[in-house]
Amino acid sequence: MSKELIRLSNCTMAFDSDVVLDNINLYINDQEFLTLLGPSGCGKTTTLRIIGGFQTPTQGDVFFDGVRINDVPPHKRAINTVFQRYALFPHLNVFENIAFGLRIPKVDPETKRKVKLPEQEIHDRVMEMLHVVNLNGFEKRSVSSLSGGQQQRVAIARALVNRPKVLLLDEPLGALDLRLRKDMQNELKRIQQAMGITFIYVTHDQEEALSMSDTVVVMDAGKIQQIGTPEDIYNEPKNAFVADFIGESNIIDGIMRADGVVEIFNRRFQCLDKGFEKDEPVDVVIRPEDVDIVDEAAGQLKGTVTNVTFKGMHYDIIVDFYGFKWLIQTTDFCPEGSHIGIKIDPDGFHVMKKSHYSGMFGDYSSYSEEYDEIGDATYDPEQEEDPREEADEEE
Ligand SMILES: Nc1ncnc2c1ncn2[C@@H]1O[C@H](COP(=O)(O)OP(=O)(O)OP(=O)(O)O)[C@@H](O)[C@H]1O
Repeated sequence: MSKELIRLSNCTMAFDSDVVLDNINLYINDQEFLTLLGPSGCGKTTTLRIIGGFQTPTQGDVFFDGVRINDVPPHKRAINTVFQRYALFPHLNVFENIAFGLRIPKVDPETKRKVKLPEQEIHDRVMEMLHVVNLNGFEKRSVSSLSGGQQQRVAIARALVNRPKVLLLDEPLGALDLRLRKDMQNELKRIQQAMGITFIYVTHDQEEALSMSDTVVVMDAGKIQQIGTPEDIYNEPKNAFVADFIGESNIIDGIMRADGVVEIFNRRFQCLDKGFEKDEPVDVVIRPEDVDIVDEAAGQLKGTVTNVTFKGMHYDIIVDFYGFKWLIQTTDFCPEGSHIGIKIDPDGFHVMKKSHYSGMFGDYSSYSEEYDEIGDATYDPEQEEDPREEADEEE
């Protein structure tokens, strides 16, 4: 069974009257790779800074291994941080950059005297770290002669060399080009597994979060919107915000007519969702890859292709249905102006409580304005369970 290492309990962070983290509840297991994902300003870095001890929450508690650590300063927590700007010392070579923290004398808890690590141990630990980050043979190199990816590896080695239990990584790959970023994503995952320590990673890049993490925490406006495995977050988004932020989505106003029957564009479709009120207004999320293009006559819905973009493996096409523009991904070429039909299997519909979320890039829900007047079933993420709790209970 996975063991809880860090817990944020009802944590709020306010700067004057500005609440930037609103009653966050989150736990992180030992050896977990957990990613905080969300748009700029949603509170990811603030959450990380609270865990690292650089900020104290205005309300709430932080626990490490069951012990409250609100008042424990950063250097006394078994937690290190890697920042986007590597902050390496330009006048020191690779070896000395990594060895830097090990050369600082530490207070022996028994004798209360400051002691230095023996030179041989410093050497062995730095060489071990160089091996872990795949920089064997680089020890004498000046850090300014290294590529961005190599410098980031040195920063990671430096943060790991004093064997923290947790590494906090704040957009550590943000300064790297796309190719290097991908390589480093694989490297980070490998290093995390090799070292067997907890990584708490901050990014606004959903692809990065999905490809690296055991658990993804999606945040928006100082609140946690969903916690889950990458597969859960992608396949079962809890609300329109998560669906829109993770991958690409068509978000449509709908009405749940009965268990397994949802209505969009005044037509009823079979879906797998249940547990809604009869005639409840809902957000219906349909992923672009879940739509099949068929002859116009055979389609459940009929529309006109207004834009086609070649994407290598597939085409992105924009289809106009009754004034509502859908993104569809298909390997079939459909020329602009062609009239097509579409089919969606029941598992292609993701029905969720209405959140009145209007999309990151515009208003997705313009079709049926009258639905907004029926009730106000605003999604409340705090009522959601953390799915890892249920998994732990089952074990
Ligand atoms: N010291 C501070 N004083 C006042 N406001 C702050 C302070 N630190 C952060 N904030 C505000 O808190 C909010 C959350 O900031 P935070 O850095 O946590 O967001 P983020 O999700 O990490 O964003 P980004 O991806 O852009 O780094 C922002 O609106 C920010 O302006």
